[in-house]
Amino acid sequence: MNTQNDKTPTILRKIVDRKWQEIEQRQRTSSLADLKARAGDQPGTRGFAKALRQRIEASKPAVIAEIKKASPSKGILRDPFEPAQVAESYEKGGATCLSVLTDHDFFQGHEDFMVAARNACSLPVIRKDFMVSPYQIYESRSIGADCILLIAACLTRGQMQELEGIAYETGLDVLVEVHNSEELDDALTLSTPLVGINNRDLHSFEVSLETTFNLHQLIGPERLVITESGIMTRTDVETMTGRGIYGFLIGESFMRAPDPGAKLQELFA
Ligand SMILES: O=P(O)(O)OC[C@@H](O)[C@@H](O)c1c[nH]c2ccccc12
Repeated sequence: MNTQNDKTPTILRKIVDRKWQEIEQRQRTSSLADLKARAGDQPGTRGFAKALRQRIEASKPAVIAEIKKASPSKGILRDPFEPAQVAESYEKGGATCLSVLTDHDFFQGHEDFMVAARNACSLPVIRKDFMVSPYQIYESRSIGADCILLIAACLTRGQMQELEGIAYETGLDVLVEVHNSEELDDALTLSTPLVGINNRDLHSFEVSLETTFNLHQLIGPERLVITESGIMTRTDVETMTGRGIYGFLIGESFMRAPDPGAKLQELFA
């Protein structure tokens, strides 16, 4: 099976092709059966969606603070890079959840970064990676993730439904990410309450906060909207909350700050 389809943007195509190779390699060391067993042995999750819901429904900003060493569009964001220290700093600064990039080749992430960050705090954590196969869902649960990301731009509606089903079976929450109204149509066929609107265009890497304003209007009150990417200033935050958007996923502006948690406090004070 291959996830490629006409709507897959170029950089995503490269990443997704690489993911399938990675999964094939990993299967030689850990079989699907192994991962399922390990996933089943994990204690309960920390409740990613629940933590966000408590704040968003009270009209309080809920920040998913991201731990990301580098990105394909910006290069290295933080050096030295200490995931555990950053996690502690985020928790002190009032983050609701963490997001940790685990993709090796394009974001210089690692599974170990997620494990280290999660062990250093008590916050729920999303494994930020490009999910294309059930294998990765079991793997995520087996390494202790609380939530996984499904990116509508690289999955068909059917694939998203299948992966969401497996995530739920294993106890994981799901954040579905969209960038336009077609993707949103697909995303809204899922049961998850967590809908992320990515302000970054995955073709051009251009960021426009208008993406959130436009798509937000098409989403019912039963969902929890998270605005993702390009939130840099207090004005950005206030513009969002002024429009009733209380869920945030922020990486770069925190990662470039000497003290990421202090930067979070500054943006949300
Ligand atoms: O660093 P920023 O601009 O604050 O963005 C964070 C997050 O939204 C971004 O890293 C992201 C959103 N969706 C993704 C999918 C894969 C990798 C990364 C992402």
